[in-house]
Amino acid sequence: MNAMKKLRIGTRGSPLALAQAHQTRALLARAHAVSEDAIEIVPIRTTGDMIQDRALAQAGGKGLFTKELDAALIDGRIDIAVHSSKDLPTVLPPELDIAGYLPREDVRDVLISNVAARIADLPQGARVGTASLRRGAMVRRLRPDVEIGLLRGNVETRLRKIAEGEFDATLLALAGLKRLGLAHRATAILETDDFLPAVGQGAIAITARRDDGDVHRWLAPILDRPTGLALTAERAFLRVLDGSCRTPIAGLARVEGARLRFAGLILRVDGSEAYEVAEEGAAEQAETLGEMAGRVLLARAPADILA
Ligand SMILES: NCc1[nH]cc(CCC(=O)O)c1CC(=O)O
Repeated sequence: MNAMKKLRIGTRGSPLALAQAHQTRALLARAHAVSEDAIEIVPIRTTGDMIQDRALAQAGGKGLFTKELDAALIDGRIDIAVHSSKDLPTVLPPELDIAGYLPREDVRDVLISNVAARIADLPQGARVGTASLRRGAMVRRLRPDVEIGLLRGNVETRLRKIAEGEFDATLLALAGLKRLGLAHRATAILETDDFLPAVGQGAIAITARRDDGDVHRWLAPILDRPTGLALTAERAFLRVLDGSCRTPIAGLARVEGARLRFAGLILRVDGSEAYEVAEEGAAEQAETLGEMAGRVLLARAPADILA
């Protein structure tokens, strides 16, 4: 980066996306001892932001939150884009790459409810709202009697709808609540052994033009290698499964020192069946471990779950 040029950060305009972009800007400003004014935040509306009435799976799924940001990067209107890794498709346009990830936030989901302190305490036949097939299937796996309904909108909207009693409960990522200063709104934190998060949950990914060496060098000091290895495994897992966006899939890699442990799960939408995999190995083999896990589930699960 030369000192004259202002770095432009592209982001979605939701409060959570903006919080993530501001966090990225603050980390960059600190790492390079420059003023935050030297870095511009450019909000960009994505297709996913405009669709509020349907489950995203029905709206066409992958890339809905990223297409417009990708185009802005390729056109040179922005220099980097900040994403929730969870919303990033497994394949990017060839001009772009994931430069890296910020240190991962808490990966866990939380229960939000005014009527029960735990999933097990929900009343018989309770109505749980979510737009996530994974969360719906996981809840049904634990509580086959509950009904799943569609609850969309940004984090604040979903919290409000629970407060207003539209549903008895919902599930959200603790990471998002923390970034919005709303962690106190969590009713219960769900441990990953019981409730495996989505691939990428809690991780912020930064994309850039593949050939933009200056930007990649500028980002390097704020990027986190263990998070990068974990996400390499998780995204390899997802790529191998190549599930339709109608397949509930969960996956989590943990990197401790030189080791990586991966757990993956696919479910039937109604939670009636679940297929699990666990892999462990050298963190350097992240990609291979994720792919192996994906292939195990391809062999283990009935084909119609992934179709
Ligand atoms: N699909 C929306 C979305 N994308 C990322 C997060 C949470 C933040 C994260 O996982 O890093 C959320 C909200 C939620 O699932 O509660």
